[in-house]
Amino acid sequence: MENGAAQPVIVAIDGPSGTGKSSTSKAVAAQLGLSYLDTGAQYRAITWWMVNNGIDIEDPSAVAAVAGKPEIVSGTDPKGPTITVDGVDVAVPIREQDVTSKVSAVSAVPEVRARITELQRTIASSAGGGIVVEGRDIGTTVLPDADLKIFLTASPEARAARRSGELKGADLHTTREALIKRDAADAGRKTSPLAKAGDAVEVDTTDLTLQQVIECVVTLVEEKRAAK
Ligand SMILES: Nc1ncnc2c1ncn2[C@@H]1O[C@H](COP(=O)(O)OP(=O)(O)O)[C@@H](O)[C@H]1O
Ligand SMILES: Nc1ccn([C@@H]2O[C@H](COP(=O)(O)OP(=O)(O)O)[C@@H](O)[C@H]2O)c(=O)n1
Repeated sequence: MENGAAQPVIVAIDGPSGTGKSSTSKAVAAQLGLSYLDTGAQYRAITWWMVNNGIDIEDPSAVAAVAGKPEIVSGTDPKGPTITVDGVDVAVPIREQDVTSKVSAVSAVPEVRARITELQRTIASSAGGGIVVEGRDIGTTVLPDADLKIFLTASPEARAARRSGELKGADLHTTREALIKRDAADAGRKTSPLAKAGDAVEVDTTDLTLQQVIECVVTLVEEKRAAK
């Protein structure tokens, strides 16, 4: 690294639900002074808009026809990320069960993915100091030239336990089944499915604390920055 200045770096973090993508990405970005983009929140936001506007999400052509309508804006400060749809703060309603159960169907529609992918690339290219972008297809499709790609994994049991902890006492078995179903839909769709990029570093977080995962990723980013 020349002159000791931190180099802008683009980091892609992908993986299934509950592997720690959001918590890790936010903490790494905050620690290293990078921007942060939660692409799952964008797919949840467009799903929320579809539900609110009475679109039949089981009909891909109905979803495709209106995919360009909602204006989705993501705030990329890792210490306070925001998400709005047509100016409405949707940070809370996009986490509700109804949206969670419908998001895989909406995000499988190619017109939705094209729209959101373009938005993600614009955000990443305008993040001057670098950015951590987390999702399912960031390393494979959205940012194939990212400086560093991480693929987080964890056992379904560990992921379900983490999620039901968040959902305050939600039944572990039901949470596990819902999570496995969503992963299968995300990994099985035709357009940019959930997948590990060939050049991604895989980190199994099953037996690691969140702090250990954060430290591991920070070290990998610093190595990449130093080599730039
Ligand atoms: N390594 C870990 N060990 C224990 N809990 C974790 C770990 N990583 C994340 N968590 C917790 O699991 C939950 C899901 O993490 P999150 O970052 O939202 O995952 P993802 O974005 O991959 O769905 C959060 O409550 C988070 O604090
Ligand atoms: N890059 C991405 C990110 C999310 N998604 C979709 O958005 C959904 C919600 O993503 P999320 O990251 O909020 O999911 P959680 O694992 O945090 O619950 C996923 O289940 C996918 O259907 C996607 O298709 N591509």
